[in-house]
Amino acid sequence: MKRRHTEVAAGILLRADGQMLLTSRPEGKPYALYWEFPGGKLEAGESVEQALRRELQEELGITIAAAHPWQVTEHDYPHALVRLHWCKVFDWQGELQMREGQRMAWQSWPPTVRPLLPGAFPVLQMLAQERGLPFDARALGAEGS
Ligand SMILES: Nc1nc2c([nH]c(=O)n2[C@H]2C[C@H](O)[C@@H](COP(=O)(O)OP(=O)(O)OP(=O)(O)O)O2)c(=O)[nH]1
Repeated sequence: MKRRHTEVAAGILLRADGQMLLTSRPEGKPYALYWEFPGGKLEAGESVEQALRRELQEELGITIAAAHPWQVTEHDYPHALVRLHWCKVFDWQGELQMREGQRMAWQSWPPTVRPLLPGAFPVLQMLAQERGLPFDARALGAEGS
């Protein structure tokens, strides 16, 4: 039987200086403590933007302005086949609060936090490409590269 996709909204929060926000996954979830872009699964009837707005409010305590849809990628994990809807976010209101006990890090290129969630590698590559920067998956800790 064909596996169904789990739809996920993920936010690339970008500061004016170009740094991007990465957060660590809370304990108790698959890939706990891995670093990722903040976001989460769409709930029934939600659009990507609505899900992202809800997740970033729940997880980070911020209210985002526009979410700019940017890329869609997929990753096949043992626990789920996920489709990641990546949105860039340039504006938000409120102070960042790690409401689920995550860690946060503003990162320039290349990101230095480890380990990085495998499903984030394709979009990291796209971000590097967009900036005209070299992308070395092995240096970022990608397995099998
Ligand atoms: N947020 C986020 N999820 C990612 C990234 N890369 C990646 O493969 N994923 C995957 C991991 C998970 O299988 C899925 C996100 O689901 P999740 O479990 O974090 O979502 P959620 O917050 O809605 O969790 P829950 O309601 O089930 O507790 O997407 C990423 O960079 N950010």
